[in-house]
Amino acid sequence: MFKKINKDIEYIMENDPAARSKIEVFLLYPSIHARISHMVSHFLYNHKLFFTARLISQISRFLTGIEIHPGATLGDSILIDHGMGVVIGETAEVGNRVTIYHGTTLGGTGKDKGKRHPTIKDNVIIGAGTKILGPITVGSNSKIGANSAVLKDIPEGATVVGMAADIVRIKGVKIEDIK
Ligand SMILES: CC(=O)SCCNC(=O)CCNC(=O)[C@H](O)C(C)(C)COP(=O)(O)OP(=O)(O)OC[C@H]1O[C@@H](n2cnc3c(N)ncnc32)[C@H](O)[C@@H]1OP(=O)(O)O
Ligand SMILES: N[C@@H](CO)C(=O)O
Repeated sequence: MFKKINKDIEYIMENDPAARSKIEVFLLYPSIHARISHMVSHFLYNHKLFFTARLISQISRFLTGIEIHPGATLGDSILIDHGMGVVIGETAEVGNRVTIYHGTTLGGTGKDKGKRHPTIKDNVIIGAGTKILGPITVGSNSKIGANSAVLKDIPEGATVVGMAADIVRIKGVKIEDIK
């Protein structure tokens, strides 16, 4: 656990211009506190202690504003910057060297069972307010612009922006079939 936290601190020092010292990051960054809680809750989840795992995750959410389901899998060198409003679902998988800004959801669409949350590969930046929904994959070295909504696989090295709210169905009928 200490090695993992140290990797996070080093990644944060490299990637957050606001970070002034390792001790500041350790004591004051909700990213670190949420990660420590998640490591404990994930361990309990893997040992089928689901209620206690969830309890720790909820206390951590209260303290940091970051909700990481105990079942989610997170790699090394993670920065959840500012933290508030981040929600990471049970079957989400996050790789290494990933920056997640506040207001991000790695969520389900409500339509899938089993694996229902996204997989984020390595070296990805996810902008503030982004919603990535469904069991999709965001390829490595991708950047997701702030306030984007992502519902399909993103290839490696892509920049993705936008949250166009189009009407696609009315009463279940496709718009092109109505015209
Ligand atoms: C207190 C704080 O600072 S909290 C921190 C909040 N910051 C964030 O959430 C950072 C998120 N980062 C972004 O949104 C960045 O703009 C990135 C990661 C998308 C930039 O990625 P890059 O690959 O460098 O893209 P680039 O800057 O070249 O922009 C590509 C195009 O997308 C547009 N674009 C960039 N970001 C966005 C966005 N969030 N929404 C809509 N369009 C966008 C650009 O204007 C540009 O348009 P153009 O092709 O017409 O010129
Ligand atoms: N922490 C980042 C975003 O707020 C910075 O200072 O740029």
